[in-house]
Amino acid sequence: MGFSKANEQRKRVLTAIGNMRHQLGLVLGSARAARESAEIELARLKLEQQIVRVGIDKADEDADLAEAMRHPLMTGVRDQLKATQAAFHADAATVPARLHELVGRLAPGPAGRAWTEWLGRAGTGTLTVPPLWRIGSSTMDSAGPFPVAVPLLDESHLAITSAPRSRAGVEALIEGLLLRVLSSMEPGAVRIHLWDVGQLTAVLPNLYPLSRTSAVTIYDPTRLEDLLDELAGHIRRIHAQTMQAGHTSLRSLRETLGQRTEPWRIAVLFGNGENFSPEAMRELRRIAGGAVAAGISLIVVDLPTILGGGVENIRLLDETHAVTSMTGSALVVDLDPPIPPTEVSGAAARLAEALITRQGGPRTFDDLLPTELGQESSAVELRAPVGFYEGDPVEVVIGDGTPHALIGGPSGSGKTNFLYAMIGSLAARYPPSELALYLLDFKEGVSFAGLAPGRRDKSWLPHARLIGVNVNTDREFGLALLRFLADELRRRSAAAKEHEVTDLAGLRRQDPDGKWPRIVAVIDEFQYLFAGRDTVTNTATALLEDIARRGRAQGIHLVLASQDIAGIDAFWGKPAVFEQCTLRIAMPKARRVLAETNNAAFTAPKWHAVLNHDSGVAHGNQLAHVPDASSREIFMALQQKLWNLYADDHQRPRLFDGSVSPLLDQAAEYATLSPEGHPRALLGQAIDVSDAACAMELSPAPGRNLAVLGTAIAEALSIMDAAARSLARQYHPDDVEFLVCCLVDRCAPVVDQLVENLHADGHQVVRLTEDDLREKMVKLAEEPAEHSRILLLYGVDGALPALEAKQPGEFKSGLDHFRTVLKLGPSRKVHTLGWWRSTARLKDTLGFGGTDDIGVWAALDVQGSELSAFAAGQVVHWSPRPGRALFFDRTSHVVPEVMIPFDRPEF
Ligand SMILES: Nc1ncnc2c1ncn2[C@@H]1O[C@H](COP(=O)(O)OP(=O)(O)OP(=O)(O)O)[C@@H](O)[C@H]1O
Repeated sequence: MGFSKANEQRKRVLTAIGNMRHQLGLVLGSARAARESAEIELARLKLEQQIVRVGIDKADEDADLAEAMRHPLMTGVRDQLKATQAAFHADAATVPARLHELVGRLAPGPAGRAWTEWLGRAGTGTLTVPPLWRIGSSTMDSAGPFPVAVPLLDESHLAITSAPRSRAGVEALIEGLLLRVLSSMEPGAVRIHLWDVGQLTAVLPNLYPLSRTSAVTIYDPTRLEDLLDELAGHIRRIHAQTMQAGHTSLRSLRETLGQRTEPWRIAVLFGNGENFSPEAMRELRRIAGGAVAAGISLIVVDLPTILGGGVENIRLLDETHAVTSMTGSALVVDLDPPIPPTEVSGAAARLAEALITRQGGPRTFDDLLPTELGQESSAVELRAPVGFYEGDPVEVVIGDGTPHALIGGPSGSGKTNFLYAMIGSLAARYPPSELALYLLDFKEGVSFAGLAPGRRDKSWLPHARLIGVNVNTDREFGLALLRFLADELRRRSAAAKEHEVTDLAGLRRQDPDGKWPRIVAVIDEFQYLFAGRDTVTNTATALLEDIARRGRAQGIHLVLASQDIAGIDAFWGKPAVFEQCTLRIAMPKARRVLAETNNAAFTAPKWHAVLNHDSGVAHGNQLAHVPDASSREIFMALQQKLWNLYADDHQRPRLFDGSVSPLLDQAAEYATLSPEGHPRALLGQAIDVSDAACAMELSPAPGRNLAVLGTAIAEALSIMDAAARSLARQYHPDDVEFLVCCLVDRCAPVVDQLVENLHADGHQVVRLTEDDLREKMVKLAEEPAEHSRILLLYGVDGALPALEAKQPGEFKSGLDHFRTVLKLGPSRKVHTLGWWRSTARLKDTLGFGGTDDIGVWAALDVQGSELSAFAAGQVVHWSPRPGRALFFDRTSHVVPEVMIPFDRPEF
């Protein structure tokens, strides 16, 4: 049923109910109508009232009245009243028929018909509930009996007051109503909560078979607050959810979505004629006020206080008779006869079975997926089921209210599996143009690697833009991701400003052709980002705070996962990040992810997760069983489908694997090098979101020389080799001369190989020995610059003793000439790329002239403290590690960056 149609029908119901009340009131002798027609004359009016009070036909018997009626001014009063009464009666005669029609229509099937017609069958209703539910019948004067029905779900609460010895009648009335509801709506659509202040054993014992299922929950009589807390929690959560989607009630959200996101709930509270404690009463009134809009109806028995939020009253006169607010106080309602207890419990057992069958066994990953892939828009938010609770899907929402998520759980509790379930469910709903994923795992292992093209399976997840694995030692990669996100944030803010909007939804409206997917960055074991007291930690903190605070509006979302939040000291100094993670997901036994007093994670069973969209406060808890999503075949089946659907239009994700050094030949930039512009020597792979190389430009400016520093041979050779080979690609053979000198015997074969390669490419290569060096330096310092010359000096510190020695009679030593080459060479197209095995030897080489002539360096196993002299005196943080170098180019860096020397498989 469409929204407007439902609305219209509701209006009709209310009008009909109003009419019914009005007519009944008049017919039964209320003076209201009479008063209206007799306003002119107070006396006439008063007389009318008196007549009405006594009864028109009995007025004569009252001497005073008879006297008054004979008064000349009062002539016609009684006749007029009689005429009005006749008209009302004529009209009233049609009321029963109209009510039959009304109730037949608005309380269809089990909602209104006799139990013999439906008892024991599970309902089929899904999205809309009948507006009225029959409780009995009544009669008016001469007119025949008519059905009496009350509104309940989505409409109203019920307050029932018992009469002495009418408890059985009350129970039968409620049982009847509940069975009508359960038999109208499909299994699982309605949850019933039962509480009885005095009943220590069973409340509504005939419904007992249902209490083994989620349909009926019975609460401890001494623990009213448990029920009230739970109801308040549901209301808050549902309220937030509906408001978020721009609705004021669960009903309208349901009708717009065409989907039930929450069950209806009925809470039955049996009191004893006294109020509960003042706190409980306050809470109950609050609940009553917000419950109906959250699909929750209260049925309270024998509670003196009047609740708000729309209540119908039923007051029992004895076990089988009642008066109701629907029919007015003067009409007695004959309650429908109780359904025999054995029939009730039999039906309850059958309904329980139907529910269990429907909830079925555990749901699978496939049950999380929509029937059609990629149909959703992320303009407003991201929403996807990640698990099931008693057969119903439980969703994760990433959007305005919950822009970022924090996931915690000890090792093996299923965090990675949860991430797969979430990624899969999202990717199945949103096309890559709506959702871009950046996935980073600091753990050792390959958790996300399967989402990138692999050797066994060439498919990849088209939504993934970046997959980082084995980055546990490369915290800089985490930093690079955060920088990228912060840049994207700025780009989006600027675009939003330009279009005069404030958020992603607005930007997408104003710029429908722009590419503005929501970005979800998943960082598993994110605490590695904060693993040291260093600049990485400080920078990561600042960036994370910025993204956490401003990402919401620009559709950039963080999903931070960690084994143990308690262990992340650094996190507690960052309340901004923590507070912005309003979506909390706690795996079983997770600590600190939820609010301090919220212990739901401790009791969560295996393969479950507690989802909480309220910053971990208990009322937001939603338990979900998460299906296996991480077994390879399971996720791959989805990935294959998505790949077939989207791969043609989307680039493969960049895979950064910290355990694998890339090859120069496979570096994107190497392939595109050509002899144009200033040559750039590629030195290694940048630790960056994009596939970029660290490079130095050989411009004719002072300082354009490279020093590789340290004793790590493999890395040093790699950097020298990459520099030479990449430069070779950028010169025509006649334009350059390579001058190669190797002073480390162990390296000779590698250098030979390089020389051979350069030759093979047609380049001029001159091999120099230690003895040649001095003479060559003299020439280089003096000769005119006809073509470029690249000096490749391996272990150049080894040549220092020889260079330092002055030839007899000569004014300058070889070292002096070398210094001149370093100083003046670059402007004369002579660039030195040298490997020094210690910083001290490099300083000796440069002498007192300062370090300016080495504008670029790559440090290997050298302590940071030794490097500050080469980085304009700044404090350099560097803990040397195998396979990594610290790269600094004075012209382009503020601080040095970590670089991955290319792999050279032959070593
Ligand atoms: N819902 C589930 N159903 C079935 N198996 C699961 C489920 N969740 C996890 N598993 C299995 O349990 C194992 C551990 O799960 P997972 O790797 O997700 O845990 P984790 O919390 O990420 O642990 P760690 O932090 O050590 O990686 C895996 O073999 C996974 O396949």
